[in-house]
Amino acid sequence: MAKRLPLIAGNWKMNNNHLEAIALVQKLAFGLNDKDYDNAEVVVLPPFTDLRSVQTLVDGDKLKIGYGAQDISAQDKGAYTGEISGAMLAKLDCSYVLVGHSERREYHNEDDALVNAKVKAAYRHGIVPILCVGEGLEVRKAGQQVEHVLAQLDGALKEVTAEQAERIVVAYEPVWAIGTGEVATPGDAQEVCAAVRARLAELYSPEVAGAVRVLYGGSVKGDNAPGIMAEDDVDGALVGGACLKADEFVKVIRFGER
Ligand SMILES: O=C[C@H](O)COP(=O)(O)O
Repeated sequence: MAKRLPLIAGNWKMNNNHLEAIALVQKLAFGLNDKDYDNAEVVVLPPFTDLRSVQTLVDGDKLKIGYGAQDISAQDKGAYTGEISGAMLAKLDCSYVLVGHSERREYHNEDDALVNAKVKAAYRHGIVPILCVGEGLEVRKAGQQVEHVLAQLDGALKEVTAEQAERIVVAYEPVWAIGTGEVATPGDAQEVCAAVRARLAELYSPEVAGAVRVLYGGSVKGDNAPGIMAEDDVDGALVGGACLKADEFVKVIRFGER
């Protein structure tokens, strides 16, 4: 089975205006070399208002950095004030879109049915969803993390075909580890990422499960990335705070060298 190319995705969340976006991507590109791009796919996920600037920079300077959005509407067009459609993101050449991030689930009441509709919207427009799943602290304390994450996965993948599913990226982000400095142990990450892969094998096939990249996210930094990424079923990272500084993000991207 072909080895999965690690994916290191930086979720900027609600940080950086379009001018700051250009400066950050330029600095990131300056810090990376061909070997880095051979070892990992590098993606940034800026706010919507930055996407056109990032597209222009990536195209103009022929950068090998990919980009995508942090959310997508479940609808394709119409009277949905404030929403951004998959068609609009596709027109900006977005390769990826985050779906079901825990901050969307918490602050915007996104449930599994809406997450499922957004996953399908992404596929309708040729954009790869980065599906976020993860348990809160209470669920973790009760030892129910695997059941919780698999239920989110099942809900998000309703009516998603095998052909679509083999392109998905799943990001396991324990909510208690996001932005807290409280990183999961490599063993914690491996337990859930392996369970996600096993469920994909049950829902689809071993081939689909073997193709899907499963990321870990939650307080990933340059110094803890190597240990987490050494786990068999962890194929990269979804990075928040540490991606806002180009130097630190480069360290995460170089996880294999430490
Ligand atoms: O999308 C990224 C995650 O929410 C992780 O954020 P963090 O690295 O700041 O903990």
